[in-house]
Amino acid sequence: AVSLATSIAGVSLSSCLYNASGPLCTTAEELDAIGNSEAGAILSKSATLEKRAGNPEPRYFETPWGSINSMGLPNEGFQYYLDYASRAEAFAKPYIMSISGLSHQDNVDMIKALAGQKHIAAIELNLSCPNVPGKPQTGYDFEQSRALLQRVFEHVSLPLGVKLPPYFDLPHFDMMAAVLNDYPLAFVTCVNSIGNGLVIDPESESVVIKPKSGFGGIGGDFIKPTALANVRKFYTLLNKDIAIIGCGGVKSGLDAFEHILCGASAVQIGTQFMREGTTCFSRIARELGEIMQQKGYADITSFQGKLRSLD
Ligand SMILES: O=C1NC(=O)NC(C(=O)O)N1
Repeated sequence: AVSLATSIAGVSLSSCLYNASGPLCTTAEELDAIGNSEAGAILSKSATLEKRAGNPEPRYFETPWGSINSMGLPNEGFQYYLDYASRAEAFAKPYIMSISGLSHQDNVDMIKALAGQKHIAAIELNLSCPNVPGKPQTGYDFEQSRALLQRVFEHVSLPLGVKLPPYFDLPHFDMMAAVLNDYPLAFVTCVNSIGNGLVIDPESESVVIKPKSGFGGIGGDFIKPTALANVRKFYTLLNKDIAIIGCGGVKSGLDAFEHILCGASAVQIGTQFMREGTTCFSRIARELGEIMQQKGYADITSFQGKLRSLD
């Protein structure tokens, strides 16, 4: 038998597959459904300090190859996801809270409030929401990222990782890695959506989502090569005690296998989860297990990060 178990900063996941923050994880009912599924953890929608309605609809659109979204961080507010933590205990799997404060102070205030919360396994600090009009992505500003992490690590007591945007220019990987390596991060999640893509409907000659003149974050098949590159590059650049969580273009066991081969310790599923629902976790876990069986890998560490180069 093969094992998909993994652990991130001492947080044990029965399966290395779980949901990406965003799709179908905003309400307690949605979080319960993830708890009742084969997902190895429950990750909440990014919380802001106060409840937010988010951007006007339509703000999500599926295409044959993936998705475009400009949700604008709609969420029930920080306290709701903190209160949910005790309910998550029933599922015997880690509950991870995503936070995306609208200011550094909001992030610090939320992190202070999380101090000592025993039902919360870890925090995923979102540095990469591309859809709050007027708000640049912190992850693309290396000085702001350093300034925020400096303040965060003065107060955080739980394992904390960051959700990164995709990078494309190699020096940017080095610059962000130089920031991240200065802090005792538990993990980095690579990647958030590719920001500000545009999907149009040639029949109606219109954009397909309302906010931001139709611009939104791109997810799904198209972003897998970018996601794999980010996983691989940060796997090679970051301190070995910072785990890499892969996210982007995962809709099969083979996609998950590729992320782990690039160095991921665990893999998140977003667009495909939105499409398929919670069966995606058991299906992808089964497919990954079959691939590992065929290749003779007993567990994740047998092939994690072992991508071959051609030289
Ligand atoms: O971090 C985020 N990434 C996205 O692609 N969309 C959401 C959002 O807009 O709320 N946030």
